[in-house]
Amino acid sequence: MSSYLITGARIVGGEVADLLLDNGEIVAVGTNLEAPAGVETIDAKGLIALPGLVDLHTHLREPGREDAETVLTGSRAAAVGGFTAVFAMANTDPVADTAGVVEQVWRLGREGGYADVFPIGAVTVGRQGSQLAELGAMADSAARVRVFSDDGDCVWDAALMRRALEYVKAFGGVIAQHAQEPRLTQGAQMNEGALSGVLGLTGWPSVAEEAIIARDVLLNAHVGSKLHICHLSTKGSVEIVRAAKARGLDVTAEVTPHHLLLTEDLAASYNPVYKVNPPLRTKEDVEAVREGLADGTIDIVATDHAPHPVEDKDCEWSAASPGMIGLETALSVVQHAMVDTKLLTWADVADRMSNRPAEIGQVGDHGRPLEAGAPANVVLIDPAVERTVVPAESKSLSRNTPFEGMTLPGRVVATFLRGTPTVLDGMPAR
Ligand SMILES: NC(=O)N[C@@H](CC(=O)O)C(=O)O
Ligand SMILES: [Zn+2]
Ligand SMILES: [Zn+2]
Repeated sequence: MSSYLITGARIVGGEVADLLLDNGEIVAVGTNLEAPAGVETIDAKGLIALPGLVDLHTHLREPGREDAETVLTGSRAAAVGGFTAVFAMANTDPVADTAGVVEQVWRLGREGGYADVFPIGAVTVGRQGSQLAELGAMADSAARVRVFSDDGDCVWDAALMRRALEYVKAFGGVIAQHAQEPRLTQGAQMNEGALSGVLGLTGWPSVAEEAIIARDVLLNAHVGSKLHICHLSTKGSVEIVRAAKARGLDVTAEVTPHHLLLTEDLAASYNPVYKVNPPLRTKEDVEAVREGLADGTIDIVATDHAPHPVEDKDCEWSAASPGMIGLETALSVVQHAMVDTKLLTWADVADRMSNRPAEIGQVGDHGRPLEAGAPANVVLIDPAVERTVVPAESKSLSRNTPFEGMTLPGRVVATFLRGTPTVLDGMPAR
């Protein structure tokens, strides 16, 4: 294993210091550190060092849709985006609802070596919403699953949701809900409002998200378990979670980069690259989720990286699959929407994109402060450069980025996973 001396980085955006990485750990942080023999030096003047990013919500598509993404390609894209850990959603084919499937995904991540891949287990068998999956067996497996979700679909049955929340208490697991009331969103295509009427696309009303979040907050209060809200997107949802936290309830929430930046007007192009669940909302909603992320109501940013091959996107809006890729642009979007607007500091970004997601996902080797003794999961970013998003440059197998052509700030220069570079000079290191 190689050793690295990173010199002159601004640690989490603050003081300038050197970092010595050896044997998979950060062995020293300080000024004017000497490079022992055989250590490679990386000049990080002007760069910011953050703890390796952690994505609690990624779709890697393997097994089943290896034409859209694989564990290897998705985790490579994650590394390029500055991530050292990703949580892989369960809506694969077969569904990740048994110990066997989650162990397979976990092992593929280890073999790839680009990021630690932590599988999320399905809540219900086949994500069909009728019978609890083997949550305990997945928790006890080599993959040590702690996060469970039927993402892609809502656990809409209140009795089943209650049972799931109760069941995971035994091992401190968390249920991550895709909050979408199915009856209120039948055939839904975009945010419900004046614009959906004009465009003639069936509306996906805010209340369909908020009604489930409110219900689940109450269920969780009753049961005393852990609830996490996936891709929260409306002003009303922020208010419900804020009230829940004020009551001291164990509820956490995430927002995606696209919901922090993009609005429903993009649907007027009828370009399905802007079709996503939950849909892009209004300017007022974007302001509310930014504020919620800034004041801690929303705990984390999670990408909901949802790769789709051209044939599933290059079609009429209503026939297209919902979802957008986001691993490689997440940090730039957050810099643009939250840091450059002074809503978050870089230390806050480390909290929302590394420390807190690692805590919610219960993976202790990630999201640690950059201190001696911590695992050497580190990302170096250059906040001063700008780049234009070019889909063909993506390391994902899919190209469905909604940020095509946009000029965004910041670039990931290097990523280290347990001291081994996964990215150098902005490119995969292997
Ligand atoms: N977000 C999406 O629009 N799509 C996701 C599923 C999901 O996150 O709900 C997908 O798997 O493609
Ligand atoms: Zn979802
Ligand atoms: Zn998702």
